[in-house]
This record gives sequence, structure tokens and C-alpha cells, in this order.
Amino acid sequence: MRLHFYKYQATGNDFMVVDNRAGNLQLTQEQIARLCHRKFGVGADGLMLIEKHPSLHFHLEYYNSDGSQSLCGNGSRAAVHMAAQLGLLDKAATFQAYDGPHDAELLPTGIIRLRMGDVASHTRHGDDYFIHTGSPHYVRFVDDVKAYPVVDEGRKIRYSDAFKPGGTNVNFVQRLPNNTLFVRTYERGVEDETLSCGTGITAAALAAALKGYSSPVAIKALGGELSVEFTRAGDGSFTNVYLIGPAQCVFEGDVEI
Ligand SMILES: N[C@@H](CCC[C@H](N)C(=O)O)C(=O)O
Repeated sequence: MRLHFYKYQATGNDFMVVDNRAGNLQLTQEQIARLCHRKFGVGADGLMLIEKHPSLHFHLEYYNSDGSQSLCGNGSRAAVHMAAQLGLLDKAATFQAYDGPHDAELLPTGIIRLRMGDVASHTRHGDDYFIHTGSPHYVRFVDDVKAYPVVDEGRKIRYSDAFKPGGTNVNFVQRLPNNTLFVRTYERGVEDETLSCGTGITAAALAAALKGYSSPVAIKALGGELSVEFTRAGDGSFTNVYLIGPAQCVFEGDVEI
């Protein structure tokens, strides 16, 4: 069977996106891993299916490159862009993702502004933070993130007893002047560093807010620039959380599955 796909990148986090509104595609974990494999397949950090939803613009199924599922912030932004290309929506989007319903806006600049879930709480692990932003994220502030061994240290935390059995994504964050962060992320389900992770960047911005940063936080990632907006309550909870950044269709094609 030949599968038609769109290849997207959202600040360097890359995805295969498939229009499954007909509902006849079911992929096994092995097929997803093969399609996302950078030597044997198309190559991507994740694969998404855009499907019909009874009352929202679309339903989004997100798979990491190993076939596991969670919320993907960058993937959701890319899916909103593709749903607009498919004519499912104009400038405002509502869709169902892994963690629940989301809305998003396609700004005139082409930037996608995605509403994330509210964040009620966080936990501390020494000087580090654990924040769930639809996906689980560990956040550690470091002095020189460019030189930091992200994969080695990230993998230790990802597989540590504290986060078994599900594991966690791990973000290393450097504070820069002007309310700006540089964020690098080890992603669970990709089992490697990616060029950008939207839910991780959101968690990093909220952790920085707990240290005095204000909304909006400007973000630099290896794959590009984003920003995060939020409203912080006195009890340390967050509402009106938005992940804002670009997404681009790079090519489309067909692949045998
Ligand atoms: N790249 C994503 C996060 C995808 C999910 C994550 N790897 C997990 O399994 O928790 C993003 O942009 O948020």
C-alpha cells in the first residue's frame, strides 16, 4: 500500500503528517518506527494523523518516532498549519489532541499560536523542576547549555527510578538577558536530542517564571525561535498558556508501507 504524506518542520522538530479523514489507515508501532527511521524510512521525530472530529475542526493522533504517544506542542502547531492547507479551517482552529481539546490561531505572519493546557502544579527535585505540560518534562537550569552533554545527562534522568515506568522528557535551560531562554531537550520516544520540543519549551518558560521571568518568555532552540505566554497565579499555577512559533511544509510524497 502507498501512503501519501506531508513532511513538516516546526523549529526543526520534524514530522510526517497524513490526512486520515477517511479513517482507513491504521499503523502498527513497527510501521511508525520504520517510517520515522532516518535510514530505512522517510525520517522524522514523529508521525501525525489528521482525522475527523464530530464537533472540532479535527482530531490529532500523535506518535513519537518509536510509536509511543503523547502531546506534541510543535507537532500540534504543524497540524494546525496543515489543517488550514486542507481547507478544514481558516485562521482559528479547535482540535482534540492526546491530552484533551486545544485551540490555536494562525497569525497573519504565518506563526501559529497554540493554547496549551493549564498547569496547576510542579514538583522540585533539588534545584530542578518537574512540570507536566501535556507531556512530562524535567527542567534543569545550567550555565552553558551549548556545551552541556544533553544526551548523556538527559538519558540518565529519563530512565531514572524517579520517573519509572513512563519516563520523562528532559530539558536543559540557560538563562539569557532580556527574559530569554536557550532550551535543549532530550525527548522520550525519540530517545535523542531534538532541535526543539514545544511542550519542553513551555515547561522551561514556566519554570523560569517561578524564578522571576515574566510573560512572554523569548525562547531560542537549536532549530529556531519561539515564545511562550502565560498568566501566573499567586499559588504557582498557570493559565492562558500559549506556545507561539512557526511551522512549515517542507515536501510531500508517497511511501510504500
Ligand atoms: N516534540 C514534542 C513532544 C513529543 C512528546 C514527547 N516526546 C513525549 O513522549 O512526552 C513537542 O514539541 O512537544
